[in-house]
Parts: sequence; C-alpha cells; structure tokens
Amino acid sequence: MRMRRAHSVEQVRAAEATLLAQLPGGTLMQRAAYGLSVAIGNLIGFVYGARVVLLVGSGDNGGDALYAGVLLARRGASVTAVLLSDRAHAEGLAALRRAGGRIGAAEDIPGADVVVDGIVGIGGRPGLKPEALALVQLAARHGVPMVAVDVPSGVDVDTGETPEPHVRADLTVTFGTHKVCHLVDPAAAACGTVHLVDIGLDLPPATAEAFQAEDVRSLYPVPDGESDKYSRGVLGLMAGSAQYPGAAVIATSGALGGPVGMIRYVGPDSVAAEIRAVHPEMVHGEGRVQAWAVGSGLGQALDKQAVARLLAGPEPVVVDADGLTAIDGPVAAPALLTPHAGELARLLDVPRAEVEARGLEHARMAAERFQATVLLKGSTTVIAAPDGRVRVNTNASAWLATAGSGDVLAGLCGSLLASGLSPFDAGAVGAYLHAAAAHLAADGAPLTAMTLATHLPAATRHTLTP
Ligand SMILES: NC(=O)C1=CN([C@@H]2O[C@H](COP(=O)(O)OP(=O)(O)OC[C@H]3O[C@@H](n4cnc5c(N)ncnc54)[C@H](O)[C@@H]3O)[C@@H](O)[C@H]2O)[C@@H](O)CC1
Ligand SMILES: Nc1ncnc2c1ncn2[C@@H]1O[C@H](COP(=O)(O)OP(=O)(O)O)[C@@H](O)[C@H]1O
Ligand SMILES: [K+]
Repeated sequence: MRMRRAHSVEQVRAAEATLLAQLPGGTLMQRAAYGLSVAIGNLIGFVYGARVVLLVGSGDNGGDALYAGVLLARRGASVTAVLLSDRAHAEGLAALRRAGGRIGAAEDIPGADVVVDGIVGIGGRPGLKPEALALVQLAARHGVPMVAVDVPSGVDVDTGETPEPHVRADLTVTFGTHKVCHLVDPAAAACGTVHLVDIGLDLPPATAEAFQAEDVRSLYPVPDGESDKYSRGVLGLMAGSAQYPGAAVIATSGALGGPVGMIRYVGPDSVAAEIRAVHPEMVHGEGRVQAWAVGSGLGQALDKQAVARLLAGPEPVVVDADGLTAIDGPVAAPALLTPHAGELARLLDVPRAEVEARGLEHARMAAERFQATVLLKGSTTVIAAPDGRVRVNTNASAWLATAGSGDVLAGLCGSLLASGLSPFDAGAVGAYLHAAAAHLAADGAPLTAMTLATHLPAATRHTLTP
C-alpha cells in the first residue's frame, strides 16, 4: 500500500536516535537541509539572486533552516537569518556566515522572495512568542511566501490542534515521515503543500494513515465472472421520510455508485415511490441483506427501536444523521458511524466547538466508547477504529459542503460494507471516492449531491485505473 503515513513525535525521535547512532554527526541534518533547500528553490522558481529570510529558533529546526540557507547562499541567494534566540544552532550559524549569509532583522522581510520558518519543529510547544508572531504576521501582510521547516511552528504536532497562534505556510517540508499535524485539521490547513524528504528513517507502524489511489485499488470489490447480484452484496437502506424523502433518493444514488449488487429499501411507500422514480432498480421491502445503511433523513420518523435492532447485529451497519441518536452505548454490530462535528458533539455530550478544535481526539474517544469505527466528517475526514487505528482523508473539495453530500457518503459506505469491506476499510475507501467524485463533479464550480453521486462511477474508474 502507498498510503501516506504519519508518525508521532515519540516514534520519530526513537527512529532518529537509532539512525543518529549509526551515522556520522550532522548527516541527518544535512539530508534534511538539502531536501529543504531544493524545495525552497522549486517553490520560488529561482535561487541565484533570491532574497531568502530565515526565522531561526533555538533548536535543530533552526539548524535545518540555517544549513538550507548555506546551500542556497552557495547557489547565489542572498540569505539573511533573523535569530529568535541567543541559542541558535552555533555550527549552522557559523557555516551560514562562511557562505556569505548575514544576520538580519524584521526590515528584511517585506522585500524577501521567501521566508523560512525554522522557529520550532517537533520539539515545539503550541503557540508563538510575540516576537516570532510579529515577524510571521509581517511576512503575511507583505504576501511573502512562507516555507515551514518540518511543521508550521506553533501547531500541536501530535494532534493537529491549533489552540494558539501559529505559522500559516505555503509549503511545509517535512523529514522522514509525515507528522499527524500534516494530515489532521486545523493544523493540516496551515501546512500548505506538504513535501516529504526521505532521510532514511526506519519507522514502526504509523499513528495515522491517509489513503492514496493505490490503497483504494487494493481494497475495492471488483466483480468477476463468478459474481451475481447477491454475491456482490445487498444493502438494506433505512433512510428518508415524508419530511425528507430526498435523503433516501440521494443515499440510494450514493449506494448505486458503489460496488453493491442490489438495494432493498425499508420505509414508507411514498418515499419508495420517490426513489423508484429515479432508480427503478431499487427493491422495496425487507429481505436478506449483507449490510445496512440507516439514518439519513429519518427526521421525526426515526424509529429508535428499529434502529436499535440493527445496531444489535449481526449485519454490519452504517449509521448516519438521525440514526446516531439511537446510540447510547457500545454497538454490537460491526458499525461505521458517520457523524459531522455537531452530531459527534451530541453523541459525546460535549460542545461542538471542542469537537471542531480537537477532531482526532473526539473521533478516537467515540470509537472506543461505542466500539465502532467513527468517521468524523469535515474538510479533513478522520476515521477512527475502536482498536486505536486512525486514517484521514485529506483530498476533499470544499464544494462538498452542500446539503445531501453526507447522504451520498452514507449510501456509498453502506455499499462498500455490503460488498464485504470492514467498517474501517469502507470508511477510508468511501471517503476517498466521495472526495474524488467531488473534484470531478465540481471541477471548480458548485455541485449538488445528485451530481456528486452520478460522478462516483467515473471517480472509481479513474482511481481503479493505474
Ligand atoms: N533529531 C534529528 O535527528 C533531526 C532533527 N531534525 C530537525 O530537528 C527538529 C527538532 O529539533 P529540536 O528537538 O531541537 O526541537 P525544535 O527545534 O523543534 O525546538 C526546540 C526548542 O524550542 C524551544 N521551544 C519550544 N516551544 C517553543 C515555542 N512555542 N516558541 C519558542 N520556542 C519554543 C524549546 O525550548 C527548545 O529549545 C525537527 O523538527 C527537524 O526540523 C532534522 O534535522 C532531521 C534530523
Ligand atoms: N469545507 C469542506 N471541505 C471539504 N469537505 C467538506 C467540507 N465541509 C463538508 N465537507 C464534506 O461534505 C460532506 C457533508 O456531509 P454532512 O455534513 O453530513 O452534510 P449533509 O447532512 O447535508 O449531507 C462530508 O462528507 C464532509 O466531509
Ligand atoms: K517550523
């Protein structure tokens, strides 16, 4: 699999320590600095004559910035280091001086071609000191591109939280592996483009993973000559109501845009008629199913006991929207819960703002409490399994923020579950294809939930074709 993998600071430090013991001093920093200097050159498009300002803190993150400055200075850049501490990396500073770099100050920033944030890296606490914040704000006011070394200084590296002021980068150049803050919002949004430089770390299993097309390809249930509609999986859909009939239509569209062989709709005749008008292939009424999707648009028609029966198993179940209100403890069925921040806040009985600020923590907490995979929707979607594994989907399009797009996702995930994927895999594959369909459907302009659903086959084709 080719997923992007993120590791915790502790894991990175351990892997670095092993490697540092084997290599001559400074090797890792030189590898990091070389990758950083190349990425900076690529971002601004030239090096000779470029005006580069380094913001240098007290640690090795500042050291990386200084040595990248050395390499850029040797290629003809004019490099200035603004020191934020009197303990800046001494050897790096001496090397920069030898390469013709100089010590500068705030007034160098407005005319710079790029500012390099070497304030803090994985050793940083959240937040920026006032002096650093003022320099970062000055660069932003003058529209100078910002390159973060390893992480945007001031974010919480291991959680992606941003409780304090922090750098907003155009490009983040990280080393060895991604960190959680590169994948999880709100910090991920502050990273800009993330570029990974290999420095040769030997790493343990990741703390969080982000799927790529290849990962989806390896899991997607593709029918073969032996397949029939039942072996491909039948999805039971309990969604929509007289109040929200559209949710059932949209969820059906989402499900039919996935791998399922057949849909059985369980609900009122009036809603079934609306679905049939768009999807005549839908079957109305109870029967054997391999998985359930329940909850989208049930509104006041929600029958908590009926949902509770599904939650008791044995079939796997996707629980969306109103269906989530039927959950009050561990779920026996293999389950994928698909709340947005407001719904997760209600489930956990905490303020919505807390879920928005600390999404990863709350998704994990809910997965453990309800013994179910929790897919927390947002600009970054977090998928947390009850065993502690985490995946995130970062390739969404903001055009997805439209009514009914969550119903498409619930139907699609149900479809994947019915065709045999685990809740954790169904959530990751579903979130990926949902986002891919959004990019195709929107193509830089508004989309509707139905156009999103009708683009699922094309998104799947693109993803499954190497
Ligand atoms: N350890 C290694 O082998 C490698 C480390 N590398 C770099 O080293 C970095 C980690 O270096 P360090 O462990 O020295 O730590 P940092 O450079 O991240 O910073 C730690 C220092 O910053 C201070 N500090 C913490 N939070 C602060 C804040 N909010 N504002 C101001 N100062 C703050 C601390 O007192 C400490 O002195 C990585 O992010 C990476 O850039 C790379 O060179 C690759 C190899
Ligand atoms: N700003 C955004 N950027 C990217 N994706 C988003 C954004 N806002 C919402 N989404 C995605 O759009 C979908 C919205 O689902 P949901 O909140 O359930 O809406 P609805 O209930 O109207 O269907 C989710 O998949 C979510 O991840
Ligand atoms: K940094």
